[in-house]
Amino acid sequence: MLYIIGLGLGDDKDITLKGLEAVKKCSKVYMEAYTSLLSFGLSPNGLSNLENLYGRSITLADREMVEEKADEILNEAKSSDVAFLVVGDPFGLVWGSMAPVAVSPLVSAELAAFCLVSCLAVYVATLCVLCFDVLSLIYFLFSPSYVNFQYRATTHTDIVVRAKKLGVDVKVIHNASVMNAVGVCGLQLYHYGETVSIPFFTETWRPDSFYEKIRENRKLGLHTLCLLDIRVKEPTIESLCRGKKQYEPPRFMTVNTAIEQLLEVEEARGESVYGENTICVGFARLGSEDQKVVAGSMKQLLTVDFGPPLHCLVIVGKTHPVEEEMLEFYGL
Ligand SMILES: C[S@@+](CC[C@H](N)C(=O)[O-])C[C@H]1O[C@@H](n2cnc3c(N)ncnc32)[C@H](O)[C@@H]1O
Repeated sequence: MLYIIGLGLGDDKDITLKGLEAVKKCSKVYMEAYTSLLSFGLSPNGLSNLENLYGRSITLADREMVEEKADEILNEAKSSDVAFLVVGDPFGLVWGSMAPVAVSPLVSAELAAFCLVSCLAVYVATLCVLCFDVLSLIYFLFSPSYVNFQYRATTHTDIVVRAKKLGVDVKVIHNASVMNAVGVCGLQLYHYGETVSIPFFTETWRPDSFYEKIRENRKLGLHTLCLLDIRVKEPTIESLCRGKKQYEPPRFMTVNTAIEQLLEVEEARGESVYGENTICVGFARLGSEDQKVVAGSMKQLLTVDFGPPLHCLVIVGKTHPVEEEMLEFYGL
């Protein structure tokens, strides 16, 4: 049996009794590491609290492990009880949003241009390097490890589908999710439109597809939950191109950066979907003792220090008087 167990949002004690009972009877316990490292303040070696509380040793399963070794985990679950721990609720939402993935370079104009420019520079430098570079280019074009940044949503549904195809029984044990914990600010959960994810902008990669979704939500007067990028154990582009993985230091997006990026996109698109005076609610560490919730205009929230991770943001749509009354409690 594969148990997919939600851990809740705050800390190791938010597991449900049902979840704890299931963990204790499992012979192998994996923990989804993308978000858990930051939300539970863990280091890769700092799992001992959790292991003591749950009475089991835990293997951190990062994105690579889950994607490359999912079948191994599922095969174990065929013959024994295996737990897969997930921060929040297993179906609360997708794992990390932006991921470098192995795809054909032929679909990536940006990276193809990068290769061509770098090749040209090297051609000029020396004939020897030219030979090497041609070989590299051929390798990049045809190797599956060639990298493109894609907006990807890997849901826990994938694991359930794969498990079912392999004939593995699956039991899901739910818990609190960021998707419902934002309700604390008083905005009604059934007044939300499509949730968006905001990726970290880079010099050359500034995706803004969230803009259309926010526009549609706002047309309907709906609130928009913005989930903010987390980068844990992300390989650097350079190391991926060289085929030897080196990882970026972990980082998470703050409410402030999210608002800066949102305003940059509004400035570029100019459709007045939102602006500096649009009312939003910023959240940090929901479910923890020191959670922080602040309501105010985008301009006001830019000045607030929300502290350590994780953060998310709600762009407020049309409000009911009761929602307004609650928001006042969180005003600046
Ligand atoms: C991909 S979602 C993970 C959802 C999780 N499975 C759940 O059900 O809550 C991760 C994003 O949710 C937001 N988030 C998760 N936990 C949070 C928390 N405790 N406080 C504020 N935001 C949080 C952050 O923006 C983070 O990047």
